[in-house]
Amino acid sequence: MAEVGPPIDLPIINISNPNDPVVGKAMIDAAAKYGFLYVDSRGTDFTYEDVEKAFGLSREFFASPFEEKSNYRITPNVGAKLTLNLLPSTGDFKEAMNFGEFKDGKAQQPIPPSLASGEARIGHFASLCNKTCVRILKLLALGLEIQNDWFASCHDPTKGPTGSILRWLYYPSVFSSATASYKHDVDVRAGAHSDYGSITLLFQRPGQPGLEILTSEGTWAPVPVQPNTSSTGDTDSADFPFPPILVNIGDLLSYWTDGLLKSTVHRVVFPLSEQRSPNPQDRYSIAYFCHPIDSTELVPLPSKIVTAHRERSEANGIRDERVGFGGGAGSLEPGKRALTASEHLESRLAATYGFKSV
Ligand SMILES: O=C(O)CCC(=O)C(=O)O
Ligand SMILES: [Fe+2]
Repeated sequence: MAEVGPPIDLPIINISNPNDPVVGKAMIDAAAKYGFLYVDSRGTDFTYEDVEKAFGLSREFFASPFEEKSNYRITPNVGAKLTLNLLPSTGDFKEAMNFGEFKDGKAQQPIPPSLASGEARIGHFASLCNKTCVRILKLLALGLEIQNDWFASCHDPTKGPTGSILRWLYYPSVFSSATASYKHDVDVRAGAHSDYGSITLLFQRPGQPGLEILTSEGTWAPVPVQPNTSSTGDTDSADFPFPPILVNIGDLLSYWTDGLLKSTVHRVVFPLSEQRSPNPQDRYSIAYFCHPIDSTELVPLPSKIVTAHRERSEANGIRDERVGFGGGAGSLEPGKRALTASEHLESRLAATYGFKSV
């Protein structure tokens, strides 16, 4: 079993200028090295209130009666467009509520009555998430030296359906009766996995740690909710309206860049600090899984940086099986049709189905 090492020190990137090539390069460096980075919460369109209210709604929802929530349980054959995952049946010690796309502030799926009054707010939050992802995708394109709307234009939900999902997550604390039967030192709250889409945004709460990423050395590294900001200059975490947004690269973007950008395996645990704490807290997080429009063809990227990476990996005989299927978009044989985004997602779901739903 992989060991847990020291916390990871990820860069905090300010995305307020989506046209700054220096920021684009910094983003590519972090995405290629760790597959994870923080986005400075001061350079986004989210206000303190947007994030507070979103967590408020989530907390209220998970506190609602089990019978009410269970009407929105995930059913096996709805693929990516899932709704609710409930304790204790999932194997992991968590509950999750998924929202598919919103249209004009309206969810395209049944919404529990307790959330009806919050529907427009949740839709607004999802649209801010998409906007933020588009900004990040522009910076990644800049860093890869391709046209800056290369990714952005195929992640525009007004042009067609996408697989994007907003997910609320709730992980009861080690003190909760819901987790009483689990061995807190060995069991996990969410098993090791990588995300399927292009990029994921993760919002976390102060004092509610638990995320770990698998490093290239094969050890688990805890990801602090409030990173050590001293390395970024004269600021400290009190200057952030809310903790930085954690961003990670998903399988699809890794496939599209022939593995240059890493889709890093991660999990959620009961951290030791929490197990020893006299006052362990429940963990709430909000994830936004950004996917391209379903029909997007994953054709090779016209990026010299990706081509050079591919040639280097081939010369070294490196093939990372985790990054996707068939090696990556650049291995498309002449005359063959490229995979579409929805085919890529289906193949990922099929490969892991029955093992884990992320
Ligand atoms: O809650 C978290 O920290 C991570 C959740 C996650 O990785 C996922 O839902 O894919
Ligand atoms: Fe994940």
